[in-house]
Amino acid sequence: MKIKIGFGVDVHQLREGYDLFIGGVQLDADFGAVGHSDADALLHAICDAMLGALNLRDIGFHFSDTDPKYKGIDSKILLKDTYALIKEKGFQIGNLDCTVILENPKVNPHIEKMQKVIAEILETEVENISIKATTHEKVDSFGRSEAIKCYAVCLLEKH
Ligand SMILES: Nc1ccn([C@@H]2O[C@H](COP(=O)(O)O)[C@@H](O)[C@H]2O)c(=O)n1
Ligand SMILES: C[C@@]1(CO)OP(=O)(O)OP(=O)(O)OC[C@H]1O
Repeated sequence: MKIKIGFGVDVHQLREGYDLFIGGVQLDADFGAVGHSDADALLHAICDAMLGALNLRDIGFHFSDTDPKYKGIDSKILLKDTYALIKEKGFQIGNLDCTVILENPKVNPHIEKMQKVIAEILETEVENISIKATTHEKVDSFGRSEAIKCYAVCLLEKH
């Protein structure tokens, strides 16, 4: 078996008047994430981790943030398309480990739903999708809820 590891990180500004999508799930908040797509920082970090594992550049290389085709796009579609590139190379998901940095709202109540959504798209078991959350202890822009940051590490396997 061949294994490959990848790492991804993504940041989006938070602002009133936008929706907040994390891991393919919409959270209730009086602010949301700003982006060319639906600005789902967790799904973007996961895409980058998967692409990085196979040295396939990054999400912006495949889905340009200046292309009108991707304006407001549901990032679940980008995750599905990224997974197709990985499958094309003969790989499947070993496991993912992710961390969401967000001052509020709480992510924990939504993690099971996020795991289900992501596992279904990536054709893997929910046990292979780890999602954790932490605040930024009120420190800097993340601590002032001005931005969200997500990290993802991904192991890919080829049997
Ligand atoms: N947006 C968030 C942030 C944190 N959590 C959960 O709360 C725990 C405590 O947060 P700390 O920043 O003090 O580590 C954390 O371990 C998470 O379980 C959350 O659900 N949503
Ligand atoms: C997702 C894309 C494309 O719509 O745009 P954004 O939503 O701005 O997200 P980002 O992570 O900044 O860049 C990646 C782009 O491919």
